[in-house]
Amino acid sequence: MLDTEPDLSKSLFLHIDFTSGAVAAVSGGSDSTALLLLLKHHLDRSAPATKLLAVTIDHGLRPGSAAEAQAVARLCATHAIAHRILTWSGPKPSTGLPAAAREARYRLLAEAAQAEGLGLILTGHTADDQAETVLMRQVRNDRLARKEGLARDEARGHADTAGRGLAGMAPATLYDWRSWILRPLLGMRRAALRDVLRRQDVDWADDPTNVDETFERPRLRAALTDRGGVQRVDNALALAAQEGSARRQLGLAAADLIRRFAIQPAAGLIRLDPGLLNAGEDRAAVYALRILLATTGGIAFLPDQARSEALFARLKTGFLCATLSRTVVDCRRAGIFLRREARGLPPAAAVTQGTLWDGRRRITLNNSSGALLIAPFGAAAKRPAIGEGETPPSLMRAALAAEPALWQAGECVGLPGDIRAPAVVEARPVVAPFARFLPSFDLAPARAVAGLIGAATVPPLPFSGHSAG
Ligand SMILES: Nc1ncnc2c1ncn2[C@@H]1O[C@H](COP(=O)(O)OP(=O)(O)OP(=O)(O)O)[C@@H](O)[C@H]1O
Repeated sequence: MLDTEPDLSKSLFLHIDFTSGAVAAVSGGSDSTALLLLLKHHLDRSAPATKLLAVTIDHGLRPGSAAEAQAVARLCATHAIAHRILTWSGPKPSTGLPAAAREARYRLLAEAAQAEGLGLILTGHTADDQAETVLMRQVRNDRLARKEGLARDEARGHADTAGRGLAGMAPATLYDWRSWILRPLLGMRRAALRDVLRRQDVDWADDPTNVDETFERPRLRAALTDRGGVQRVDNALALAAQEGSARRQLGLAAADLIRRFAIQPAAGLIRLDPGLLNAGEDRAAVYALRILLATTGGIAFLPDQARSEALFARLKTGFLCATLSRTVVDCRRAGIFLRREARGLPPAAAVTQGTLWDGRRRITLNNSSGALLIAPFGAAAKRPAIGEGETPPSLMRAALAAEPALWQAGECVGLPGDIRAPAVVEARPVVAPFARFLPSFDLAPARAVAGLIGAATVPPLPFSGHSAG
């Protein structure tokens, strides 16, 4: 058993609800090794019946990776912790390898959690990782500001577009709308974790790419070891905390606006009350608009901040019809309507379990689909849809035309969920920008949009005693 500071493991994990067990993501590096041993120590003392599974992903990218995974296996055996090694097989891209490896890693971790019925995934990201992330984003923002002659705040807005905000990593992120990834060590410095391991005579692996200064992160890490490094790290952590809290506040305000001003009068059609334009909360209204645009268009990223602001400003000046994020924004007397544009809809395809149709609908196959195809309702959308209030029928038809429909032998057999359609297929709406990764900062707007479009509800945060993001 790990003989550690009496309260360290308790303070790190006490607020987490481990009722449904946990996967610990352990690379064999110092941080995740410390995470594993501190967690085991905590669970042994407070909830020994908790199911804990350590998972190591062997990306197969370095000659030593298999041996490192075996070393984690041995450590786990010593501490009576269940362990599994999962291998990233299949072709590796020649560009964007780190991002692809990260994507594969989270997919494999989530599959392992799902297969074992474990509700949580814990990673060993530390305060150092957080500071490095924020500083790298700041450098990119500054570069962008110089290139485009923008003020720092404006550049920050641009960076937020790609989810690269200065809030850094969220303490909790919902993966695939089903597994919570928690980062309980975000407040801990790497040096302190290494001290814990050294005191226990526990060794760890040093990934050579972590010191390869041809990469940006190792270069920055090296720069932070000089005299001013401590202060820069502290400043970056303070900035992350401040930005994280600002982002949560913005999300709460956007969620409130969505509840007050948005309705869905027909499938695939959102109506915004023009009161949104004069609610006196432009920043939150633009954020709400960006989330709704990405959701309607089935895009994983929010549209550009500057273009969204320009669109919002134009909406204030009168009627218009514009397209952003694959979404047609139609401002009329009857309201502001959002719908998926007709261009670039997916071609007809066989219905397959679990696929994401057009980035907007999660397909569930309750039975064998026979010879069913899924394709946009398109020209078959002649019958007027039943909507709420005074929604122009032409808009409902246009929205319906971009909705998925089921086809058999060249005939449309209805929309999934429609009484005429075979009951074997469901096509549940998803909140596109958060469908893969939902940082806890954005929990409030994600919940509001899920309620609006009929997406599955967000699983509760696995923290005991409170539900704040
Ligand atoms: N190969 C892997 N297998 C399992 N989990 C991993 C793997 N690589 C990274 N992780 C998880 O993601 C976290 C952050 O990844 P990062 O690449 O910063 O870690 P690392 O430098 O490889 O190792 P460590 O964080 O343990 O020092 C790790 O702490 C760990 O929880």
